[in-house]
Amino acid sequence: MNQTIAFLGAGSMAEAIIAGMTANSVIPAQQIIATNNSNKERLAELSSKYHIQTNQNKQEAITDSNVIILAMKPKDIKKATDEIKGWIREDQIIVSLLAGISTNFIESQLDTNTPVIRVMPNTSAAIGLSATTVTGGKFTTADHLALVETIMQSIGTTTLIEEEDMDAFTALAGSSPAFYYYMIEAMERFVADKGLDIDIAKPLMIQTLKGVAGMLETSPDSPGVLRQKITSPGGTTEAGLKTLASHNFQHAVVDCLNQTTDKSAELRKNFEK
Ligand SMILES: NC(=O)C1=CN([C@@H]2O[C@H](COP(=O)(O)OP(=O)(O)OC[C@H]3O[C@@H](n4cnc5c(N)ncnc54)[C@H](O)[C@@H]3O)[C@@H](O)[C@H]2O)C=CC1
Ligand SMILES: O=C(O)[C@@H]1CCC=N1
Repeated sequence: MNQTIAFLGAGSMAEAIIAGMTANSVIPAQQIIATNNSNKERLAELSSKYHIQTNQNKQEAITDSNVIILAMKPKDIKKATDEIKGWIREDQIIVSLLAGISTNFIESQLDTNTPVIRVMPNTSAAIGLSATTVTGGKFTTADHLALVETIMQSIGTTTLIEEEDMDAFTALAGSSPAFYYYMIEAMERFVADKGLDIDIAKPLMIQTLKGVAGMLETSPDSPGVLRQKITSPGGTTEAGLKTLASHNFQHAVVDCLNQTTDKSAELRKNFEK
């Protein structure tokens, strides 16, 4: 692909995307430029790990790129747009990874009608398995969206959504890897408590998860039916599920996703000023 992509912010999500992008040949590493506020060591680390370009001069990094990926925290968006607006051109595309922050706000902070596309990847981008949602702002054409989807497909799947649904999909696909990891952490606690060998247990947990993902993907059965097929009356699974129900497990999960969604909206309220 003949695009040069600048990352403004070189933290965990930028690295996950860079790792995914450079692992396949869709975007040559030399067409990726990372820049941040001042952490030279971090840029050197990314350059040595992924053979990408880095530039501490943000203006140069932006001027030399067609696609500018905003990869700072939501709280830093105003400062970032104030800093870069003089350098942004209308032939470029701004891609924002920021939770909560709307395309409308970013557009309003720029002096140009540059297209702004909001995406929500997850850290599985690092292994090419992100489930990235994508939504365009008011200056975005179908061609802009297609280009950004192609770029993001280098790190996994992309799904076009309405921007009003972005907060909920941030919960369901951006933050949710953390929720799955949290459950696995609890299983690791059980492994330790039982004195089981983690080297035996971990591959079993991973294979089980892969099997669950595969069944969800290929089986015509709903998750509820798949669960019932495991649950013999009076058996082991039933005993486990009863315990989860007694702890209001499903309520906890729905509440967790609601709180995550609400936080995304709150970030917008707090930092779009
Ligand atoms: N970590 C995750 O799983 C996901 C994160 N995101 C979004 O990605 C964004 C970045 O998140 P993380 O990488 O986790 O944060 P992070 O804190 O690891 O990285 C942010 C980086 O941006 C830099 N930065 C701040 N202002 C800047 C500016 N004006 N110019 C250049 N660099 C600047 C900071 O120095 C820092 O290195 C956030 O907005 C978050 O909502 C989206 C999807 C998933
Ligand atoms: O926790 C956060 O705010 C970011 C957004 C989605 C995943 N991590």
